[in-house]
Amino acid sequence: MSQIILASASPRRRELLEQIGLNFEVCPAKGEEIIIKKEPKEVVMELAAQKAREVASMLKTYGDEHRTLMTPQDTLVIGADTIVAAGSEILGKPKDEEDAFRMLSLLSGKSHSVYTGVAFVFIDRTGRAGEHIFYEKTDVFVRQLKKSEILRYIATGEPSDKAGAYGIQGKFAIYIDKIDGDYNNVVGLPVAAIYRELDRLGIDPYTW
Ligand SMILES: Cc1cn([C@H]2C[C@H](O)[C@@H](COP(=O)(O)OP(=O)(O)OP(=O)(O)O)O2)c(=O)[nH]c1=O
Repeated sequence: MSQIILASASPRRRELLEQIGLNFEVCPAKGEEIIIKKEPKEVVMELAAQKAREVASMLKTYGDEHRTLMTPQDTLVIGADTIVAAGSEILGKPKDEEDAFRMLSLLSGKSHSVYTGVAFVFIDRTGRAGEHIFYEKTDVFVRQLKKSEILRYIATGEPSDKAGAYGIQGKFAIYIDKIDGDYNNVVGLPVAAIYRELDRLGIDPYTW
């Protein structure tokens, strides 16, 4: 017996894991995200690891009321974090509409990079843990946006819970000229890289 736990509250991440047909439980991490690193790839890998480790640490302390998260099983916890890197700026989720306007103005008429870090934390039935952390980068080319277009997009409410204040899968799609890299990575979970890395580790997530 083994189990996969997605350490995320993001509906997009859940949908992407469902899309590829994995059996998994969802248990979001609640802790504060503490950024200490500077490089985008270091930031997303660190934050993904914090989320996966937080959920993994709960496995040992959970009581009977959370039976689904009890071991003894081999457990794989998956954490992820997405940010947008535009020039020297790192953009997370906007604080408010003003912040969303600032971010979208910054992205207008140029390309930026979306980084998603992914952390696997493995715990075997004897309680031993192991980690594997990596990231994926996708370049996104945004058309020149008029002020009225940015304001109209903000009024849709889509920016609020998304890194860089936009969702490629939503109404912002009309402003994206092209991307270079994995689309799913921009949405929040690079499922091809996840499968590739598990394969490299000798793990088949469908039979594991
Ligand atoms: C750039 C971009 C980001 N996003 C989303 C993906 C992430 O959910 C979010 C970035 O925030 P994250 O902090 O990576 O994730 P989250 O808080 O939504 O979920 P959790 O920490 O529980 O896993 O932005 C899109 O949905 N579309 C996009 O085009």
